[in-house]
Amino acid sequence: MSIVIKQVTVEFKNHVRAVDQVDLTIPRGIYGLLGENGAGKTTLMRVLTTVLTPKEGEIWLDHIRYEPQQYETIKRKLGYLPQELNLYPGLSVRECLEYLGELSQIPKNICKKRIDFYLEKTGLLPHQKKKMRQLSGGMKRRVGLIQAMLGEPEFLIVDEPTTGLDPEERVRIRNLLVDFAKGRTVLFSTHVVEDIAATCSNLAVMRKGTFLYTGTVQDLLNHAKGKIWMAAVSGEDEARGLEAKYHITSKQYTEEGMTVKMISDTRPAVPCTQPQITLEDAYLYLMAPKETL
Ligand SMILES: Nc1ncnc2c1ncn2[C@@H]1O[C@H](COP(=O)(O)OP(=O)(O)OP(=O)(O)O)[C@@H](O)[C@H]1O
Repeated sequence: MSIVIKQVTVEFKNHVRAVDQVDLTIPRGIYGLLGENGAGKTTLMRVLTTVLTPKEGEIWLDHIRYEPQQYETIKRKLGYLPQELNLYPGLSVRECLEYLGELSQIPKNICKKRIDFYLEKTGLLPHQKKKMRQLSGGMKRRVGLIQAMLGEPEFLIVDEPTTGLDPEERVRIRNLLVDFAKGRTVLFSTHVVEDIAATCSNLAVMRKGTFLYTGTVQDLLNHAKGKIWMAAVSGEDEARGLEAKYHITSKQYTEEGMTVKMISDTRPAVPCTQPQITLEDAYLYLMAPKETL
């Protein structure tokens, strides 16, 4: 149960190449898609959900090749949470989900059970009677996620599902995605490195329409081994001195002065230690211009 992407290019009418000759295999489980604004994540997801047709390249979903005559079959296997979704403002949360279930031809009794289950799992049960237009951004996002899961598809593609969620809800949604991914394939895009660290064992990092990295979280962490440094400095002046020479990723005031985290291929010329590497460190190391290291 995998998605295979070969040499896919997407070019818009204005000649922007949002995705440029990418290859990727997305295996079963939960797969993270990470990247800065405009990297091409949404465009790639729109191609995978048949909303966009690539200019070049081939894609297979469970060995079904993407071509117009297969789009209906492919869509039946997919659930999709787009980046922007405005669902029936005049309907209540429950009415909206029931209606979407009906459109997807999910039998009524099964649909009702699933709605109860996912409303509970997403913390929306107390809000089920609210009109969609009365929901906060984070609540709308969660209803959007339920609509994507309602058909219990084999493949789930979720574009920034945790945007606008408070920390508790973020954790709840991440756990729900991990549970949902058992025996399925979930592609999960985000800007938040922590989301990937908490859910995925595989990820792809996108920049300017191509992949800077594809592989395991562990290998990405290994790439940054020996490149992350911590130094205690007396204050802002000393920190600025380091900033002029090194790529600083965080500064924190302490009782004694400041602690500075740096990325550098070589040991900085100040007393420093090597902290436990986080996925954020590894991501920043990957994204850092090599001449600054
Ligand atoms: N319909 C369109 N027409 C022209 N250019 C587009 C269109 N949609 C996206 N782009 C461009 O394609 C590139 C990739 O955009 P995309 O939305 O896929 O990035 P993203 O990684 O999802 O970004 P973000 O994290 O900000 O959502 C950007 O340069 C964007 O401006």
